[in-house]
Amino acid sequence: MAKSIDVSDLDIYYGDFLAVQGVNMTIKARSVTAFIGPSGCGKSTVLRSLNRMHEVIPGARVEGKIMVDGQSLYDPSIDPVAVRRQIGMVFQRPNPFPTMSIYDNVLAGNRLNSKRMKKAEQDAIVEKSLRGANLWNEVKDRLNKPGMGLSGGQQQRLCIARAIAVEPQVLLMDEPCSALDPISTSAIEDLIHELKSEFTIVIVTHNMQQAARVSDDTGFFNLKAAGQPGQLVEMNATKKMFSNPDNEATEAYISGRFG
Ligand SMILES: Nc1ncnc2c1ncn2[C@@H]1O[C@H](COP(=O)(O)OP(=O)(O)OP(=O)(O)O)[C@@H](O)[C@H]1O
Repeated sequence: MAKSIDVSDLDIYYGDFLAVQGVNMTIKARSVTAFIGPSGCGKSTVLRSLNRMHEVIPGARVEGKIMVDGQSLYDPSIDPVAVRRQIGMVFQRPNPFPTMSIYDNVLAGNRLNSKRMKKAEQDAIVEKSLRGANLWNEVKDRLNKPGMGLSGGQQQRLCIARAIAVEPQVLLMDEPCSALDPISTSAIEDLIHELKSEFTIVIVTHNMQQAARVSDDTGFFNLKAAGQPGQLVEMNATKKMFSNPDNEATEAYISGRFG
């Protein structure tokens, strides 16, 4: 079930370094939220804090609150591994498991998670996930071939299939198209559009046209000043952000005057 995320007064540190300060935002369920902003302003850092990936870096920590459908993500009773299962992540470079077949790549997360599954159940998950990732027709006759034998765009869709196979509540995407050609990018953008009927999606992108095309809401991050932490400058409906933003810095960034 797709979930909403409420972030309040979020500060994110790498050791003593305060990378991002004072983020407040709401990410709506069953919608696409894009994070944009110049390099180094903390988009990926905020994204990783949303499924507790940030804390795998030694010394990294967060302060503030992240609530996922009313449940505190950083509550001491919450198991971070369980969080990463429910809030999936797709990375910049497609990263299928190199020695595994297409079939086994899709099931990798399910196998880590759970009990033994019957073959028919596994087949059903593989087909549903590959269909969900718009890859089924291209690979259905070679499911036992290595995932690495696919094109870059197909590999990224395979990674999306792997992420959705465990039926996460939220899908985080960190520049998922930056290593892809325009045709594969367009396939992933179509897919994002379809997936939002089931999942809450957050995407970091450097491509403003992409943010405008795929997202319902956009958050613009920027550094407070050189050497200062990143902050969320403005978050609004994407249409408004790209036509009539509230903040001057958003306007300047979107119109290409900096960044
Ligand atoms: N593992 C890390 N250890 C220490 N500092 C880090 C680490 N990762 C990121 N940072 C710092 O945190 C700040 C925010 O980085 P982050 O990667 O989140 O920015 P970004 O907006 O996603 O940038 P880009 O668009 O270039 O990917 C930067 O100052 C960066 O140097």
